[in-house]
Amino acid sequence: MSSSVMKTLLKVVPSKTLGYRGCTVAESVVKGVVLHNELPLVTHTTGVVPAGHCPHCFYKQTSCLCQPTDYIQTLKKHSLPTLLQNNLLGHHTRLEGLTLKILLQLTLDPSSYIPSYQSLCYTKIPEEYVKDVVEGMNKVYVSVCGKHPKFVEENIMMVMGRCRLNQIGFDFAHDGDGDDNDMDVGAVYDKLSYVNHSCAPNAEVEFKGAEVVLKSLKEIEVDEEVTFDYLGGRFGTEGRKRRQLLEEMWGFKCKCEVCKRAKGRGKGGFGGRRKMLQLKKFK
Ligand SMILES: C[S@@+](CC[C@H](N)C(=O)[O-])C[C@H]1O[C@@H](n2cnc3c(N)ncnc32)[C@H](O)[C@@H]1O
Repeated sequence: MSSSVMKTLLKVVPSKTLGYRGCTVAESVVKGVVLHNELPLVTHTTGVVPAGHCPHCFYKQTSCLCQPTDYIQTLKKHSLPTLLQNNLLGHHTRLEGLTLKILLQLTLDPSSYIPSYQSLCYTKIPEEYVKDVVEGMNKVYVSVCGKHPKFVEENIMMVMGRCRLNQIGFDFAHDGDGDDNDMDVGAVYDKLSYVNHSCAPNAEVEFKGAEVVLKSLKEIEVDEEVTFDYLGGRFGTEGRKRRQLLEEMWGFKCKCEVCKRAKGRGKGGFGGRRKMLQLKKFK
């Protein structure tokens, strides 16, 4: 199936300092080594996939490697972005698209997808928000599958919560020229989802179509945790902005070395200043 891991040096292990689980390398590597590459479990763009391109990997259908599973065949028959746009009105973002597509995979090809999604970590989605989008998503589901969905709100919240925490966004240039016609794509990968974030990462992600490639940015020792920057290098020096975005988008307070140091400095600086003010007052 199109979700396979192609090459990996990654091992999923309990994380010593960051999240609950993380990844290390099986052997020490120098800078520039491909640690891992993988095709996505699911992808979505809110834009319209150009005619003749695969709705899963977005490559031209002539060069796409996706197997003709029931799920892929279903995607080929329907324009999901248009259906979502028409039924979710203001709510059609990548998150709803990815969520609906996972629900379709779980129905159409359950054996290949349930194990992969089951163990991904997730965040709670506000109930009011889910209520707002469930009706529209169910309408799209009925028009695609021709039957009423068995999913209840609780299932949808779990799937959406997994999607939200593990999705990663990138631009896809389907005509290869890297201009404004590039599609903004969101994707969830199986093993890549276990790699934690750092503001001073030792690896970086690149995309070849929808295939993700994780490469070392420096030497990495055996059993050292592998990290990449979830914000893709944006907001480079603006630590506070980065931490705010990580909290808003992935719901965590960053515990990487850079943020721990900044927090320490913040405390020291503030405490120090307060002490000085107090001293002045009592002089
Ligand atoms: C894509 S998952 C990474 C794998 C995850 N640690 C697990 O156990 O499944 C993202 C989640 O990992 C945790 N995480 C990743 N990087 C982190 C960091 N720098 N500081 C704290 N938590 C982090 C957060 O809970 C975040 O929502």
